[in-house]
Amino acid sequence: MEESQELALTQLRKSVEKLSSSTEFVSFGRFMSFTVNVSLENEKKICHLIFMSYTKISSMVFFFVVVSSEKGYEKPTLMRFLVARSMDPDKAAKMFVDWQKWRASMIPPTGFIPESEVKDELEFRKVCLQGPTKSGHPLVLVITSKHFASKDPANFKKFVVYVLDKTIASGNNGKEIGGEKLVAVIDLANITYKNLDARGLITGFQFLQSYYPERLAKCYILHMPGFFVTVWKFVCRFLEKATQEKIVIVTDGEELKKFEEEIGAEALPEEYGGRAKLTAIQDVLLPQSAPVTLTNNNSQTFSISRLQNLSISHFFFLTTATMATFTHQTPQTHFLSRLPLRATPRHFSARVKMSLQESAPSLAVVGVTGAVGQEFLSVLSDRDFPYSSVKMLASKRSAGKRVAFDGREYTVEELTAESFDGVDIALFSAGGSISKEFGPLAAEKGTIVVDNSSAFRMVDGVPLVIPEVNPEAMKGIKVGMGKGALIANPNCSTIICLMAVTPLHRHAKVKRMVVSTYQAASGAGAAAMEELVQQTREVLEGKPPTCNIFGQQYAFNLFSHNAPILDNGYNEEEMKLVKETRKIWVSGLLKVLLCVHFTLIFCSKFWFYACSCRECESSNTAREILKKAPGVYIIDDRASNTFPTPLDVSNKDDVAVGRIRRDVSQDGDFGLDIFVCGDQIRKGAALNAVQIAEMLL
Ligand SMILES: NC(=O)C1=CN([C@@H]2O[C@H](COP(=O)(O)OP(=O)(O)OC[C@H]3O[C@@H](n4cnc5c(N)ncnc54)[C@H](OP(=O)(O)O)[C@@H]3O)[C@@H](O)[C@H]2O)C=CC1
Ligand SMILES: N[C@@H](CC(=O)OP(=O)(O)O)C(=O)O
Repeated sequence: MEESQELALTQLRKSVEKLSSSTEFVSFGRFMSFTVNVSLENEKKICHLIFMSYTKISSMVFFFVVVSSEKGYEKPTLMRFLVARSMDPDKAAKMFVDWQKWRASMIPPTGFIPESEVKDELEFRKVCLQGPTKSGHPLVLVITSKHFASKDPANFKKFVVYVLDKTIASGNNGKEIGGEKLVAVIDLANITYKNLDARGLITGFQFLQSYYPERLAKCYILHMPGFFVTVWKFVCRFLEKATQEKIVIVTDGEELKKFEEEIGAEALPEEYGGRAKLTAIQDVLLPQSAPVTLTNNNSQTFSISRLQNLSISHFFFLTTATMATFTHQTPQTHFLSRLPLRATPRHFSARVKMSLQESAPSLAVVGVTGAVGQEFLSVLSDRDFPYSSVKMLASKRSAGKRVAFDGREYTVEELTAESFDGVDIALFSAGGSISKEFGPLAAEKGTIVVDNSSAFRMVDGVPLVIPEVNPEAMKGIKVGMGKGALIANPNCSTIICLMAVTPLHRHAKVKRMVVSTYQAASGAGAAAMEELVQQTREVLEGKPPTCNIFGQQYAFNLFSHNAPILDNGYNEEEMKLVKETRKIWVSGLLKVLLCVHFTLIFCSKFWFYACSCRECESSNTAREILKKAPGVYIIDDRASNTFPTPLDVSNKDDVAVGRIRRDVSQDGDFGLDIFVCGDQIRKGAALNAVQIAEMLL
């Protein structure tokens, strides 16, 4: 046995060496924003709202060389990968290399996720770390009644990693040997629908399965209420057999007794019948052990502690990556890659995805080569959207092009009537005429279409949905219901405006909105952004700018939106927000006044709103309401003049709100103004559509 283990280890090491050099392409980020003015009514008081938002788009390209190595890892670590892959050295090597890449993309160079990065999650004191169980494993206890689904899935993932790393490190007094396991207890006592977070649970288990192989010794689930059974069945679809076998749902007295015995009174908190003090994970201090010195592939030396050694591959990765960034002469370029704009590098392909599953829905992305289409891929990937297959569709012009998604390459296919055969969910972003032609056709074939264009927004019977605002509008539409459907994504201005104004509207009914949006070039698609880069360069070089998209200069300029002007003098873009808001709020009475402009930034809008109560009361009330609003966060520091900017929201899921103040243009206490920024292509388009798709599962 020992001999066959050694053989498997040797083969694993060889396979890791073989897999160890690979090239990775990593790309881009972007932002946007806008402005609005609203009037509210609250218990006969007329409230007035004016509000502004602003956004923009940028992009960067990074070229990485990822170097993997099994050096620095001892037998217990490698054995875990072998066991998790049934002692198959090649599969274990692949898992090991994927794990290294994942850690490199996830963990900062310090080797651990600092508490400062997960303080929002820690604040609820929902995870406790207890002393060793009878079997000698650390015990991590999750009190789900203190948990609420995170607004920021990326941050939640960090929290999961923080918890798992710290729990494992605690098993051996801060030193990681490699073979440590943990025992988990998930307590579902007193949960309500507000605490339900199937995605969070799936993330936790998927991380354990993919990145912490053979770390879970056992998982006990306590106090499962009846209404959770359906959620649990759904979660189980994501669990491997080996994981499921380690989970015990404690349902009766006998199982409870066994649970208490297995954990032992020394580890079990008093609240659970033991003698231990319940200790929040952040209150557990771990000793740092003596540093070890390691040399990377570039002969550079690092001193790190054993705890940091948990992510030693990250040191190799970062150093090599930095050098590659400087030395690579002809990186692949995105159209905005040369802009000196701040952006968050994304490590798309350096992650191992768990979203590709046989039992998941089949997807199609229509308009995949466009600005929104590319963002669809990014959002699907970021949110680990489950899928069994994905078709990349665009026009004939793009057929045969290659696009990367989830670490794989796909060939773009021409969109045809046959494209939707066997497709469960299609995300459309190829313009209204394409949606009108292919949307109903796809729905007839049983596909649920989430459409980003304006084609069906005002069609009776087609739900127009912002998941945080009116999820009920798509009630009953689910994958597997046996027929297709059309669901419309609102205009990007409508989405970002209503994300901030709806919570206020629920508090004090909005009677009138005055909206000014300053929209960005990205609203006109990828080609417009590219031309803006070109115009900017040309203007700075004193040359006449190329004006193919709008027929006029928009670099260093501002002009009224190019949408057609209607008989009432408003343009179509303005009227979209008016009509769509009425449909979403189911409010025929709302008056909206709009002024929409294109501005020189890549993607931008401003909003401004005012409401009725007395100044401090109204602005403080609005601030409190907005603080709690899903998908919204506040940047509003008058003392330092700090308010939302496009850069703040670039690549972010949430909408930022600031400049919360009374509207002095109103007689009496009738107004409150706000300023809002959001990422137009993300929440204003792709993210909203993917959130809708998530509700179909
Ligand atoms: N940009 C934004 O902020 C927002 C856009 N939207 C909506 O999303 C849609 C796309 O916008 P955006 O991504 O910005 O536009 P882009 O111009 O960047 O992309 C257009 C996409 O549509 C595809 N396409 C064009 N013609 C056809 C065709 N005949 N058959 C199949 N595919 C075709 C293009 O493919 P190819 O590369 O082959 O030409 C490309 O993938 C629009 O309907 C827009 O209203 C919605 C909200 C916000
Ligand atoms: N609102 C985008 C244009 C757009 O895509 O609108 P719609 O999704 O309603 O077609 C802009 O900034 O110009």
